Amino acid sequence: MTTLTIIRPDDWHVHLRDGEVLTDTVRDISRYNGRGVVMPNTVPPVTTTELAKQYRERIMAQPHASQFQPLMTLYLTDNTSPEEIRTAKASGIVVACKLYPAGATTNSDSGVTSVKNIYPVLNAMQEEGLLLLVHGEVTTKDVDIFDREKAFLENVLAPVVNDFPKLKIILEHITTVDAVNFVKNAGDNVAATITAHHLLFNRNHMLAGGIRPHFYCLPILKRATHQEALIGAATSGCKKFFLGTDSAPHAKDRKESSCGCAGSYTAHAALELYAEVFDKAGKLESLEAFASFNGPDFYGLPRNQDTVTLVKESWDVPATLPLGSNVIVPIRGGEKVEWKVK
Ligand SMILES: NC(=O)N[C@@H](CC(=O)O)C(=O)O
Ligand SMILES: [Zn+2]
Ligand SMILES: [Zn+2]
Repeated sequence: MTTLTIIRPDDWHVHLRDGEVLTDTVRDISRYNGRGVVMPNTVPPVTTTELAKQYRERIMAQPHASQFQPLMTLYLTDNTSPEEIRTAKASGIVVACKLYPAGATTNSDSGVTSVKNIYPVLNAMQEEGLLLLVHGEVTTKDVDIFDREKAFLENVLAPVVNDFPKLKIILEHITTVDAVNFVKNAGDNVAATITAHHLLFNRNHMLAGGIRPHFYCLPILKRATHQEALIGAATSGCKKFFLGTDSAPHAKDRKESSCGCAGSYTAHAALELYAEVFDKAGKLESLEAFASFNGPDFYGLPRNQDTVTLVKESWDVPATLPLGSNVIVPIRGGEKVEWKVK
C-alpha cells in the first residue's frame, strides 16, 4: 500500500509553549490535526480557567490557527480548589487537568507534592467529568530514573484509580511494558497516550555510540523490550491507547548543553513518523483507530469528519527549524522520513 486515507487525527498531548514561538508551534500542530490537547506547563503555568482562556486566545490569534481547535488543560498544584474545577468545567474550553508530580519534568516545580493534597480536587473532577492527565513518574531521588514510571504506577496511580473509580484517567506518554499492562488491566476509565519517539527509539538510540541530547525526554527512553511492548499496544487496535506526541520544543542551545532540557520535537512530522512505525509492524490498518478514533472516543468528543491522506514517499527533514528567534533540532533533523501527508 502506498497511500493511506484516514479520518483527520488529533494530538492528545502537545506543548505549544507561549510568546514568540507560538507562531511556529501552532503552524506545525495545525498542519492536519483537528484538535490538540494543549499542555499547561508554560511559564507561568496555566493554573486557572482565566489563564487558560487568555492562553487559548493567544493560540487562536496565530496565523495558522483557524482550522485548529485547542483543547485546554489546567495545571494542578497543591492549592488548586474544587471551585476552580467547577469554573473550568463551566467554561467549556477546559477538557482536563494535568497532574505533574512536583519536580518530575520540565516546568513542574509548582506541581503537586503529594497526591493526597488534591483528593478534594480529584473528587470534584470525578463529579464534573473533567479528565485527569498524568505525568506518571515518581520524583524520589533514590529511585533510579529508569524505574520512575513503574514506581509511580504502584505507589501513586494504583491508589488513585482505586479511590476514584469513575474518574477518567490518561497515563500520558507511557514508556514501559509495566504501564501497558497497568492500563490494559484497569477499567474502561483508564487509557494512555503513546509518543512517536517512544515507538521509534529505545535508550540505545540515545546513548550508544555517542550521546544524543535530542532523544532526551521524560519519561526517559527505556530498553528495546519496552519499546516493543509499546509498539504492540499502539498497533493492537485496543481502544485504550491513542496518539499523543508530547512534542516538546526546546531551543537547540538548551538541548545541546552540559545540562540539557528534557523534550523531543516531533510536531513537524508526527503522523508521518507514526505511519513509519505502523507500516514497519505490518499494521497500517490500525493507524486510524490509534490516531483518529480512540482519543475522541475516550474523551467523549465527536470524531473528526473529514480525512487526511498519507503517501509513502520519502522527504528530507531540515536539520533545524525556526522556533521564534531561535532554532530547534527536530526528531529526524537532517535525515529522511518515509511517509508524507498530502
Ligand atoms: N516530555 C518532556 O521531556 N518534556 C516536556 C514535559 C513533559 O511532558 O513531561 C516539556 O514540557 O518539555
Ligand atoms: Zn510529561
Ligand atoms: Zn508533555
